[in-house]
Amino acid sequence: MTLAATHRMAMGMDRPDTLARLAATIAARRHADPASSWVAKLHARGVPVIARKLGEEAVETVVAALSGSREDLVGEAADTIFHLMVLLDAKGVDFAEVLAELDRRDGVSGIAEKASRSE
Ligand SMILES: N=c1c2ncn([C@@H]3O[C@H](COP(=O)(O)OP(=O)(O)OP(=O)(O)O)[C@@H](O)[C@H]3O)c2ncn1[C@@H]1O[C@H](COP(=O)(O)O)[C@@H](O)[C@H]1O
Repeated sequence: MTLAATHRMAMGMDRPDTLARLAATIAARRHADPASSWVAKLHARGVPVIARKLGEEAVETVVAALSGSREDLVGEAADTIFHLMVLLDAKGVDFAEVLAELDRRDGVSGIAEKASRSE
C-alpha cells in the first residue's frame, strides 16, 4: 500500500459514504419492528432513553481510552457515533447539518475561537 493510500485509510477518507449511509439506514429503520431493530427499539423508548444510552457509550469510550485495548476503543467509539446519530435522527436534526457545522469550523483554531469569546 502506498503512503498516500495508508494516509487516506487512516483519515477514513476511503469511506466518505459511511456516515451518510448509516444516517439513511437509521432513518429507514426508525419505524421498523422493535423486536428486530435496535434503532426502532430505541426510537420507541424515546429521546430520554436514547440520550442516556449515548451518555453510557460516551463513558464506555472514555474508559476504553484510559484502560482498555485499542480494539475496545474502536468498538466503543463506533457505538458512541452510532448512538449520537440515532439521537440526532430522533430530534429531527439532519446529520448533514452537523457535518456542515464542522465544515464551517474548518480552519478556525480552537484557541483563537475561545479567545474571541472571552474578549
Ligand atoms: N451500527 C450499529 C450499531 N452499533 C451498535 N449497535 C447496537 O447497540 C446496542 C448497544 O447496546 P448495549 O450497550 O446494551 O450492548 P453491549 O454494548 O453489547 O452491552 P454492554 O457491554 O453495554 O452490556 C447493541 O445491541 C448493538 O448491537 C448497533 N445497532 C445497529 N447499527 C447499525 O444500524 C443498522 C440498523 O440496525 P437495526 O435497527 O438493529 O436493524 C445496522 O445495520 C447497523 O448498520
